[in-house]
Amino acid sequence: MGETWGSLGSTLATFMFVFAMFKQHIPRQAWYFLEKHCHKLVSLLNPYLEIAFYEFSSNNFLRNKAYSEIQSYLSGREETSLHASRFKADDYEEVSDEYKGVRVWWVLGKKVPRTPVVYFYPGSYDERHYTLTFHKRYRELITGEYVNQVLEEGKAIAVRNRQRKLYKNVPCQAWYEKKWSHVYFEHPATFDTLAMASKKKEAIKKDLIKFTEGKEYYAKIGKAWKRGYLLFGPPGTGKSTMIAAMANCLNYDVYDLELTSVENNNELRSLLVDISSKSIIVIEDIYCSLDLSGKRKENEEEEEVKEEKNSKKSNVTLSGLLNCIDGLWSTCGGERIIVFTTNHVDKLDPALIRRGRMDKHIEMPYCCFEAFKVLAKNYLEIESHELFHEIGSLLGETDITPADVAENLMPKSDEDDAGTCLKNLIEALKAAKEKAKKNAGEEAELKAEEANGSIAKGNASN
Ligand SMILES: Nc1ncnc2c1ncn2[C@@H]1O[C@H](COP(=O)(O)OP(=O)(O)OP(=O)(O)O)[C@@H](O)[C@H]1O
Ligand SMILES: [Mg+2]
Repeated sequence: MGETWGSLGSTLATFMFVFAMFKQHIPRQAWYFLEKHCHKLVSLLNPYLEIAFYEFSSNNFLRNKAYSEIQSYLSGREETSLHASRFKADDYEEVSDEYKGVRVWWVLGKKVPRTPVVYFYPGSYDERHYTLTFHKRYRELITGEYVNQVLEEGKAIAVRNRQRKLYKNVPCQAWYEKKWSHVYFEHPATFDTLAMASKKKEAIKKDLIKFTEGKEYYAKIGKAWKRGYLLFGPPGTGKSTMIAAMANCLNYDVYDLELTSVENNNELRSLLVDISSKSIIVIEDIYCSLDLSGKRKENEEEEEVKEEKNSKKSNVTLSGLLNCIDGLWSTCGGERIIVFTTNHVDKLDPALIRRGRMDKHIEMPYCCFEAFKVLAKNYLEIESHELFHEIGSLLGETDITPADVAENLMPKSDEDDAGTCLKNLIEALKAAKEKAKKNAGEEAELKAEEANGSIAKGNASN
Protein backbone atom coordinates (compact mmCIF):
# COMPACT_ATOMS: atom_id res chain seq x y z
CA MET A 1 0.00 0.00 0.00
CA GLY A 2 2.84 2.34 1.08
CA GLU A 3 4.81 1.51 -2.10
CA THR A 4 1.80 2.16 -4.32
CA TRP A 5 1.36 5.57 -2.77
CA GLY A 6 5.10 6.23 -3.02
CA SER A 7 5.24 5.50 -6.76
CA LEU A 8 2.05 7.45 -7.34
CA GLY A 9 3.68 10.35 -5.48
CA SER A 10 6.81 10.31 -7.69
CA THR A 11 4.70 10.02 -10.87
CA LEU A 12 2.72 13.04 -9.78
CA ALA A 13 5.95 14.91 -8.95
CA THR A 14 7.35 14.18 -12.47
CA PHE A 15 4.07 15.26 -13.96
CA MET A 16 4.12 18.48 -11.96
CA PHE A 17 7.74 19.17 -13.05
CA VAL A 18 6.99 18.73 -16.74
CA PHE A 19 3.81 20.69 -16.24
CA ALA A 20 5.74 23.59 -14.68
CA MET A 21 8.18 23.64 -17.66
CA PHE A 22 5.40 24.01 -20.17
CA LYS A 23 3.39 26.26 -17.96
CA GLN A 24 4.48 29.49 -19.60
CA HIS A 25 3.38 28.28 -23.04
CA ILE A 26 -0.09 27.30 -21.97
CA PRO A 27 -2.78 29.96 -22.46
CA ARG A 28 -4.46 31.25 -19.30
CA GLN A 29 -7.83 29.68 -20.01
CA ALA A 30 -6.27 26.28 -20.56
CA TRP A 31 -4.22 26.67 -17.39
CA TYR A 32 -7.31 27.16 -15.29
CA PHE A 33 -8.93 24.19 -16.97
CA LEU A 34 -5.96 21.92 -16.21
CA GLU A 35 -5.64 23.14 -12.65
CA LYS A 36 -9.29 22.40 -12.00
CA HIS A 37 -9.03 18.89 -13.36
CA CYS A 38 -5.78 18.13 -11.54
CA HIS A 39 -7.50 18.86 -8.26
CA LYS A 40 -10.28 16.56 -9.29
CA LEU A 41 -7.75 13.87 -10.12
CA VAL A 42 -6.01 14.19 -6.74
CA SER A 43 -9.30 14.12 -4.86
CA LEU A 44 -10.37 11.09 -6.86
CA LEU A 45 -7.23 9.20 -5.95
CA ASN A 46 -7.08 10.25 -2.31
CA PRO A 47 -9.13 7.81 -0.26
CA TYR A 48 -9.33 10.20 2.67
CA LEU A 49 -11.70 13.05 3.22
CA GLU A 50 -11.24 16.10 5.41
CA ILE A 51 -13.82 18.28 7.08
CA ALA A 52 -12.86 21.68 8.45
CA PHE A 53 -14.57 23.30 11.41
CA TYR A 54 -13.69 26.98 11.59
CA GLU A 55 -13.48 29.03 14.75
CA PHE A 56 -15.47 31.95 13.40
CA SER A 57 -18.25 32.12 10.91
CA SER A 58 -17.70 34.24 7.86
CA ASN A 59 -20.06 36.96 9.02
CA ASN A 60 -17.63 37.44 11.89
CA PHE A 61 -20.33 37.72 14.48
CA LEU A 62 -20.27 34.47 16.34
CA ARG A 63 -17.69 31.97 17.42
CA ASN A 64 -18.81 28.70 15.93
CA LYS A 65 -20.37 26.56 18.59
CA ALA A 66 -19.14 23.43 16.82
CA TYR A 67 -15.53 24.61 17.11
CA SER A 68 -15.83 25.17 20.87
CA GLU A 69 -17.58 21.85 21.34
CA ILE A 70 -14.87 19.97 19.45
CA GLN A 71 -12.28 21.78 21.55
CA SER A 72 -14.03 20.63 24.74
CA TYR A 73 -14.42 17.10 23.40
CA LEU A 74 -10.75 16.78 22.52
CA SER A 75 -9.53 18.30 25.78
CA GLY A 76 -11.91 15.93 27.58
CA ARG A 77 -10.42 13.00 25.72
CA GLU A 78 -6.96 14.19 26.63
CA GLU A 79 -7.87 14.17 30.31
CA THR A 80 -9.48 10.72 30.27
CA SER A 81 -7.09 8.89 27.96
CA LEU A 82 -3.63 8.10 29.28
CA HIS A 83 -2.36 7.39 25.79
CA ALA A 84 -3.67 10.48 24.09
CA SER A 85 -0.92 12.82 23.02
CA ARG A 86 -1.12 16.42 24.16
CA PHE A 87 -3.30 18.52 21.96
CA LYS A 88 -1.63 21.90 21.80
CA ALA A 89 -2.99 24.85 19.87
CA ASP A 90 -1.22 25.72 16.62
CA ASP A 91 1.21 22.83 16.67
CA TYR A 92 -0.49 20.72 13.99
CA GLU A 93 -0.16 17.70 16.20
CA GLU A 94 -2.49 14.90 15.21
CA VAL A 95 -4.86 13.20 17.60
CA SER A 96 -6.54 10.01 16.59
CA ASP A 97 -9.93 8.80 17.73
CA GLU A 98 -11.97 5.72 17.06
CA TYR A 99 -15.69 5.33 16.48
CA LYS A 100 -17.31 1.91 15.94
CA GLY A 101 -13.95 0.55 14.85
CA VAL A 102 -13.31 3.38 12.39
CA ARG A 103 -10.21 5.51 12.91
CA VAL A 104 -10.34 9.25 12.45
CA TRP A 105 -7.75 12.00 12.96
CA TRP A 106 -8.09 15.51 14.31
CA VAL A 107 -5.65 18.35 13.63
CA LEU A 108 -5.81 21.92 14.81
CA GLY A 109 -4.29 24.27 12.28
CA LYS A 110 -4.35 27.56 10.50
CA LYS A 111 -3.27 26.58 7.02
CA VAL A 112 -5.09 25.53 3.89
CA PRO A 113 -5.87 21.82 4.01
CA ARG A 114 -3.99 19.87 1.35
CA THR A 115 -6.81 17.59 0.31
CA PRO A 116 -10.40 18.32 -0.68
CA VAL A 117 -12.32 19.94 2.11
CA VAL A 118 -16.01 20.05 2.85
CA TYR A 119 -16.71 23.31 4.67
CA PHE A 120 -19.27 22.87 7.39
CA TYR A 121 -18.94 26.56 8.15
CA PRO A 122 -17.63 29.17 5.77
CA GLY A 123 -14.43 30.88 6.80
CA SER A 124 -11.25 32.33 5.42
CA TYR A 125 -8.29 30.03 4.90
CA ASP A 126 -5.97 31.35 7.58
CA GLU A 127 -8.45 31.04 10.42
CA ARG A 128 -8.02 28.52 13.16
CA HIS A 129 -9.84 25.35 12.42
CA TYR A 130 -10.04 21.73 13.37
CA THR A 131 -9.66 19.30 10.52
CA LEU A 132 -11.22 15.90 10.79
CA THR A 133 -9.77 13.25 8.46
CA PHE A 134 -11.34 9.87 7.77
CA HIS A 135 -11.67 7.27 5.03
CA LYS A 136 -14.22 8.12 2.38
CA ARG A 137 -15.81 4.72 2.89
CA TYR A 138 -17.15 5.87 6.28
CA ARG A 139 -18.37 9.24 5.13
CA GLU A 140 -21.94 8.78 6.33
CA LEU A 141 -21.06 7.26 9.65
CA ILE A 142 -18.50 9.93 10.49
CA THR A 143 -20.30 13.03 9.20
CA GLY A 144 -23.51 11.85 10.82
CA GLU A 145 -23.29 9.80 13.99
CA TYR A 146 -19.69 10.48 14.95
CA VAL A 147 -19.72 14.27 14.50
CA ASN A 148 -23.03 14.49 16.36
CA GLN A 149 -21.63 12.47 19.21
CA VAL A 150 -18.50 14.66 19.37
CA LEU A 151 -20.60 17.83 19.51
CA GLU A 152 -22.96 16.44 22.15
CA GLU A 153 -20.16 15.18 24.33
CA GLY A 154 -18.18 18.40 23.86
CA LYS A 155 -21.18 20.43 24.98
CA ALA A 156 -21.64 18.27 28.07
CA ILE A 157 -17.95 18.54 28.98
CA ALA A 158 -18.04 22.32 28.56
CA VAL A 159 -21.03 22.60 30.91
CA ARG A 160 -19.30 20.35 33.48
CA ASN A 161 -16.01 22.24 33.40
CA ARG A 162 -17.56 25.65 33.20
CA GLN A 163 -15.55 28.14 35.20
CA ARG A 164 -17.57 31.27 35.20
CA LYS A 165 -16.13 34.42 33.73
CA LEU A 166 -16.44 38.13 34.20
CA TYR A 167 -16.19 39.89 30.86
CA LYS A 168 -15.62 43.53 30.03
CA ASN A 169 -15.90 45.09 26.62
CA VAL A 170 -12.68 46.31 25.03
CA PRO A 171 -12.48 48.77 22.17
CA CYS A 172 -11.19 46.93 19.11
CA GLN A 173 -9.64 48.28 15.94
CA ALA A 174 -10.28 45.37 13.61
CA TRP A 175 -13.13 42.92 13.13
CA TYR A 176 -11.05 39.91 14.17
CA GLU A 177 -10.02 41.37 17.51
CA LYS A 178 -11.85 40.09 20.54
CA LYS A 179 -14.62 42.39 21.73
CA TRP A 180 -14.70 41.03 25.25
CA SER A 181 -11.80 40.31 27.58
CA HIS A 182 -12.34 38.26 30.69
CA VAL A 183 -11.08 37.19 34.08
CA TYR A 184 -12.46 34.32 36.12
CA PHE A 185 -15.44 35.34 38.18
CA GLU A 186 -14.79 34.60 41.81
CA HIS A 187 -17.02 36.99 43.74
CA PRO A 188 -18.02 35.37 47.04
CA ALA A 189 -21.38 37.13 47.45
CA THR A 190 -24.44 34.89 47.70
CA PHE A 191 -28.08 35.45 48.57
CA ASP A 192 -27.26 34.14 52.04
CA THR A 193 -24.69 36.87 52.64
CA LEU A 194 -26.79 39.59 51.01
CA ALA A 195 -28.24 41.95 53.61
CA MET A 196 -31.86 42.47 52.71
CA ALA A 197 -35.32 41.76 54.10
CA SER A 198 -35.72 37.99 53.74
CA LYS A 199 -39.15 38.13 52.08
CA LYS A 200 -37.85 40.37 49.32
CA LYS A 201 -34.75 38.27 48.91
CA GLU A 202 -36.76 35.06 48.57
CA ALA A 203 -39.03 36.69 45.99
CA ILE A 204 -36.03 37.70 43.86
CA LYS A 205 -34.51 34.24 44.13
CA LYS A 206 -37.77 32.59 43.09
CA ASP A 207 -38.10 34.99 40.18
CA LEU A 208 -34.64 34.08 38.95
CA ILE A 209 -35.17 30.33 39.27
CA LYS A 210 -38.52 30.57 37.51
CA PHE A 211 -36.79 32.39 34.68
CA THR A 212 -34.10 29.74 34.25
CA GLU A 213 -36.72 27.01 34.12
CA GLY A 214 -38.89 28.89 31.67
CA LYS A 215 -37.46 27.89 28.29
CA GLU A 216 -40.65 26.18 27.07
CA TYR A 217 -42.89 28.75 28.68
CA TYR A 218 -41.12 31.65 26.95
CA ALA A 219 -41.29 29.77 23.64
CA LYS A 220 -45.00 29.11 24.19
CA ILE A 221 -45.88 32.73 24.82
CA GLY A 222 -43.66 33.87 21.94
CA LYS A 223 -41.29 35.93 24.04
CA ALA A 224 -37.50 36.01 23.87
CA TRP A 225 -35.98 34.11 26.78
CA LYS A 226 -34.52 37.04 28.65
CA ARG A 227 -35.39 39.11 31.68
CA GLY A 228 -34.50 42.64 32.68
CA TYR A 229 -33.84 43.79 36.22
CA LEU A 230 -33.46 47.37 37.33
CA LEU A 231 -31.62 47.78 40.62
CA PHE A 232 -31.90 51.23 42.07
CA GLY A 233 -30.93 52.81 45.33
CA PRO A 234 -28.30 55.03 46.96
CA PRO A 235 -24.58 54.18 46.70
CA GLY A 236 -23.54 51.37 49.01
CA THR A 237 -26.87 49.61 49.28
CA GLY A 238 -25.63 46.46 47.54
CA LYS A 239 -26.57 46.76 43.88
CA SER A 240 -23.28 45.33 42.61
CA THR A 241 -23.30 42.77 45.40
CA MET A 242 -26.76 41.67 44.32
CA ILE A 243 -25.52 41.10 40.75
CA ALA A 244 -22.72 38.89 42.06
CA ALA A 245 -25.21 36.96 44.19
CA MET A 246 -27.46 36.49 41.15
CA ALA A 247 -24.57 35.19 39.04
CA ASN A 248 -23.51 32.79 41.77
CA CYS A 249 -27.06 31.61 42.32
CA LEU A 250 -27.65 30.87 38.63
CA ASN A 251 -24.12 29.84 37.70
CA TYR A 252 -24.07 32.45 34.93
CA ASP A 253 -21.23 34.45 33.37
CA VAL A 254 -21.24 38.20 33.87
CA TYR A 255 -20.76 40.68 31.02
CA ASP A 256 -19.99 44.09 32.41
CA LEU A 257 -20.90 46.41 29.57
CA GLU A 258 -19.22 49.81 29.80
CA LEU A 259 -21.35 51.90 27.48
CA THR A 260 -19.02 54.89 27.45
CA SER A 261 -16.38 52.86 25.62
CA VAL A 262 -18.79 51.59 22.98
CA GLU A 263 -18.36 53.72 19.91
CA ASN A 264 -21.80 53.50 18.35
CA ASN A 265 -25.01 51.50 18.08
CA ASN A 266 -23.48 49.16 15.56
CA GLU A 267 -20.67 48.23 17.93
CA LEU A 268 -23.18 47.77 20.73
CA ARG A 269 -25.11 45.34 18.54
CA SER A 270 -22.09 43.27 17.67
CA LEU A 271 -21.04 43.19 21.33
CA LEU A 272 -24.45 41.91 22.18
CA VAL A 273 -24.53 39.11 19.64
CA ASP A 274 -21.15 37.97 20.91
CA ILE A 275 -22.56 37.23 24.36
CA SER A 276 -23.23 33.60 25.10
CA SER A 277 -26.36 32.32 26.77
CA LYS A 278 -26.51 31.73 30.54
CA SER A 279 -25.14 35.17 31.19
CA ILE A 280 -25.95 38.38 33.00
CA ILE A 281 -25.38 41.55 31.04
CA VAL A 282 -24.72 44.40 33.43
CA ILE A 283 -24.87 48.09 32.70
CA GLU A 284 -23.87 49.86 35.88
CA ASP A 285 -24.75 53.46 36.54
CA ILE A 286 -26.95 53.68 33.49
CA TYR A 287 -27.78 57.33 34.18
CA CYS A 288 -24.11 58.34 34.08
CA SER A 289 -23.22 56.10 31.14
CA LEU A 290 -25.37 57.88 28.62
CA ASP A 291 -27.43 60.96 28.30
CA LEU A 292 -30.66 59.15 28.90
CA SER A 293 -32.44 61.83 30.82
CA GLY A 294 -34.00 63.45 27.79
CA LYS A 295 -36.94 62.28 25.82
CA ARG A 296 -36.50 59.41 23.45
CA LYS A 297 -35.39 60.80 20.13
CA GLU A 298 -38.26 60.68 17.71
CA ASN A 299 -36.11 61.45 14.75
CA GLU A 300 -33.33 58.98 13.97
CA GLU A 301 -31.70 61.58 11.72
CA GLU A 302 -31.24 63.86 14.69
CA GLU A 303 -29.24 61.12 16.36
CA GLU A 304 -27.15 60.46 13.29
CA VAL A 305 -26.18 64.13 13.07
CA LYS A 306 -25.21 63.99 16.73
CA GLU A 307 -23.20 60.85 16.00
CA GLU A 308 -21.23 62.57 13.24
CA LYS A 309 -20.48 65.57 15.42
CA ASN A 310 -18.80 63.67 18.22
CA SER A 311 -17.26 60.84 16.34
CA LYS A 312 -14.64 60.34 19.06
CA LYS A 313 -17.06 59.98 21.95
CA SER A 314 -19.49 57.15 22.55
CA ASN A 315 -22.37 57.61 20.17
CA VAL A 316 -24.62 54.97 21.58
CA THR A 317 -28.09 56.45 21.55
CA LEU A 318 -31.06 55.71 23.70
CA SER A 319 -32.94 54.13 20.81
CA GLY A 320 -29.85 52.07 19.97
CA LEU A 321 -29.79 50.79 23.50
CA LEU A 322 -33.51 50.09 23.51
CA ASN A 323 -33.14 48.13 20.29
CA CYS A 324 -30.41 46.05 21.83
CA ILE A 325 -32.46 45.33 24.92
CA ASP A 326 -35.59 44.17 23.23
CA GLY A 327 -35.25 44.64 19.50
CA LEU A 328 -34.82 41.71 17.18
CA TRP A 329 -31.10 41.51 17.91
CA SER A 330 -31.66 40.99 21.60
CA THR A 331 -32.94 37.48 21.01
CA CYS A 332 -29.52 36.16 19.94
CA GLY A 333 -28.23 33.71 22.50
CA GLY A 334 -31.26 33.26 24.75
CA GLU A 335 -31.34 32.67 28.52
CA ARG A 336 -29.94 36.05 29.34
CA ILE A 337 -30.53 38.47 32.13
CA ILE A 338 -29.97 42.18 31.69
CA VAL A 339 -29.35 44.25 34.80
CA PHE A 340 -29.24 48.02 34.97
CA THR A 341 -28.15 49.76 38.12
CA THR A 342 -28.70 53.39 38.96
CA ASN A 343 -28.68 55.83 41.84
CA HIS A 344 -31.08 58.13 39.96
CA VAL A 345 -34.12 56.12 39.00
CA ASP A 346 -36.34 59.20 38.65
CA LYS A 347 -34.09 60.70 36.01
CA LEU A 348 -34.18 57.75 33.62
CA ASP A 349 -36.26 57.86 30.49
CA PRO A 350 -39.46 55.88 31.16
CA ALA A 351 -39.01 54.10 27.81
CA LEU A 352 -35.86 52.52 29.11
CA ILE A 353 -37.30 51.06 32.26
CA ARG A 354 -40.79 50.13 31.21
CA ARG A 355 -41.92 46.58 31.99
CA GLY A 356 -40.92 44.23 29.21
CA ARG A 357 -37.54 45.92 29.05
CA MET A 358 -36.80 46.09 32.74
CA ASP A 359 -39.29 43.52 33.94
CA LYS A 360 -38.49 43.70 37.61
CA HIS A 361 -37.65 46.89 39.47
CA ILE A 362 -35.82 46.22 42.70
CA GLU A 363 -35.23 48.96 45.18
CA MET A 364 -32.09 48.52 47.24
CA PRO A 365 -32.99 50.33 50.43
CA TYR A 366 -31.07 51.68 53.40
CA CYS A 367 -30.22 49.13 56.05
CA CYS A 368 -33.17 47.76 58.01
CA PHE A 369 -32.93 45.68 61.18
CA GLU A 370 -33.33 42.40 59.29
CA ALA A 371 -30.52 43.35 56.91
CA PHE A 372 -28.37 44.36 59.86
CA LYS A 373 -28.85 40.91 61.41
CA VAL A 374 -27.54 39.28 58.21
CA LEU A 375 -24.47 41.51 58.33
CA ALA A 376 -23.91 40.81 62.05
CA LYS A 377 -24.00 37.10 61.27
CA ASN A 378 -21.62 37.49 58.32
CA TYR A 379 -19.13 39.81 59.98
CA LEU A 380 -19.28 38.84 63.68
CA GLU A 381 -20.90 35.42 63.59
CA ILE A 382 -23.57 36.45 66.10
CA GLU A 383 -27.33 36.13 65.87
CA SER A 384 -28.23 38.11 68.97
CA HIS A 385 -26.64 40.55 71.40
CA GLU A 386 -27.81 42.88 74.14
CA LEU A 387 -27.00 45.89 71.91
CA PHE A 388 -29.26 44.66 69.10
CA HIS A 389 -32.28 46.35 70.60
CA GLU A 390 -30.68 49.80 70.63
CA ILE A 391 -29.35 49.31 67.12
CA GLY A 392 -32.82 48.27 65.96
CA SER A 393 -34.43 51.47 67.19
CA LEU A 394 -31.62 53.67 65.81
CA LEU A 395 -31.95 51.98 62.39
CA GLY A 396 -35.65 52.87 62.45
CA GLU A 397 -34.79 56.53 63.02
CA THR A 398 -31.99 57.11 60.56
CA ASP A 399 -30.79 56.14 57.09
CA ILE A 400 -27.53 54.27 56.85
CA THR A 401 -26.34 52.11 53.98
CA PRO A 402 -25.48 48.42 54.43
CA ALA A 403 -21.97 49.38 53.24
CA ASP A 404 -21.57 51.75 56.22
CA VAL A 405 -23.01 49.20 58.62
CA ALA A 406 -20.66 46.54 57.23
CA GLU A 407 -17.64 48.79 57.62
CA ASN A 408 -18.47 49.43 61.28
CA LEU A 409 -19.06 45.77 61.98
CA MET A 410 -15.72 44.69 60.61
CA PRO A 411 -13.17 44.12 63.40
CA LYS A 412 -10.16 46.39 62.88
CA SER A 413 -7.76 44.52 65.17
CA ASP A 414 -7.54 41.25 67.11
CA GLU A 415 -8.73 43.09 70.23
CA ASP A 416 -12.02 44.12 68.61
CA ASP A 417 -14.79 41.79 69.72
CA ALA A 418 -18.47 41.81 68.77
CA GLY A 419 -19.31 44.30 71.56
CA THR A 420 -16.70 46.81 70.34
CA CYS A 421 -17.89 46.59 66.74
CA LEU A 422 -21.55 46.98 67.73
CA LYS A 423 -20.67 50.01 69.87
CA ASN A 424 -18.84 51.49 66.87
CA LEU A 425 -21.97 51.00 64.85
CA ILE A 426 -24.11 52.68 67.52
CA GLU A 427 -21.75 55.68 67.47
CA ALA A 428 -21.96 55.83 63.68
CA LEU A 429 -25.75 55.63 63.80
CA LYS A 430 -25.96 58.42 66.38
CA ALA A 431 -23.61 60.57 64.29
CA ALA A 432 -25.72 59.90 61.17
CA LYS A 433 -28.86 60.81 63.10
CA GLU A 434 -27.31 64.07 64.31
CA LYS A 435 -26.14 64.91 60.81
CA ALA A 436 -29.56 64.25 59.34
CA LYS A 437 -31.16 66.42 62.05
CA LYS A 438 -28.73 69.26 61.34
CA ASN A 439 -29.29 68.99 57.58
CA ALA A 440 -33.05 69.03 58.08
CA GLY A 441 -32.73 72.13 60.29
CA GLU A 442 -30.60 73.91 57.71
CA GLU A 443 -32.99 72.99 54.93
CA ALA A 444 -35.96 74.29 56.91
CA GLU A 445 -34.11 77.55 57.57
CA LEU A 446 -33.29 77.92 53.87
CA LYS A 447 -36.89 77.33 52.92
CA ALA A 448 -38.10 79.86 55.49
CA GLU A 449 -35.59 82.41 54.15
CA GLU A 450 -36.76 81.77 50.59
CA ALA A 451 -40.41 82.12 51.64
CA ASN A 452 -39.64 85.39 53.51
CA GLY A 453 -37.74 86.68 50.46
CA SER A 454 -40.62 86.01 48.11
CA ILE A 455 -43.09 87.65 50.53
CA ALA A 456 -40.82 90.71 50.78
CA LYS A 457 -40.55 90.81 46.96
CA GLY A 458 -44.33 90.59 46.67
CA ASN A 459 -44.79 93.46 49.15
CA ALA A 460 -42.22 95.64 47.33
CA SER A 461 -43.90 95.11 43.95
CA ASN A 462 -47.24 96.06 45.48
N1 LIG B 1 -27.10 44.58 50.83
C1 LIG B 1 -25.82 44.28 51.12
N2 LIG B 1 -25.49 43.06 51.58
C2 LIG B 1 -24.25 42.74 51.89
N3 LIG B 1 -23.22 43.59 51.73
C3 LIG B 1 -23.47 44.81 51.28
C4 LIG B 1 -24.79 45.21 50.94
N4 LIG B 1 -24.74 46.48 50.50
C5 LIG B 1 -23.48 46.84 50.57
N5 LIG B 1 -22.69 45.87 51.03
C6 LIG B 1 -21.26 45.94 51.24
O1 LIG B 1 -20.84 47.23 50.84
C7 LIG B 1 -19.95 47.18 49.72
C8 LIG B 1 -20.47 48.12 48.65
O2 LIG B 1 -21.67 47.62 48.14
P1 LIG B 1 -22.03 47.63 46.58
O3 LIG B 1 -20.82 47.91 45.78
O4 LIG B 1 -22.79 46.41 46.28
O5 LIG B 1 -22.97 48.90 46.54
P2 LIG B 1 -23.67 49.58 45.30
O6 LIG B 1 -25.10 49.74 45.64
O7 LIG B 1 -23.32 48.85 44.08
O8 LIG B 1 -22.97 51.01 45.30
P3 LIG B 1 -22.78 52.01 44.05
O9 LIG B 1 -24.11 52.62 43.75
O10 LIG B 1 -21.83 53.04 44.56
O11 LIG B 1 -22.22 51.23 42.93
C9 LIG B 1 -19.92 45.77 49.26
O12 LIG B 1 -18.63 45.35 48.96
C10 LIG B 1 -20.48 44.96 50.42
O13 LIG B 1 -19.41 44.52 51.21
MG1 LIG C 1 -22.17 49.32 42.38
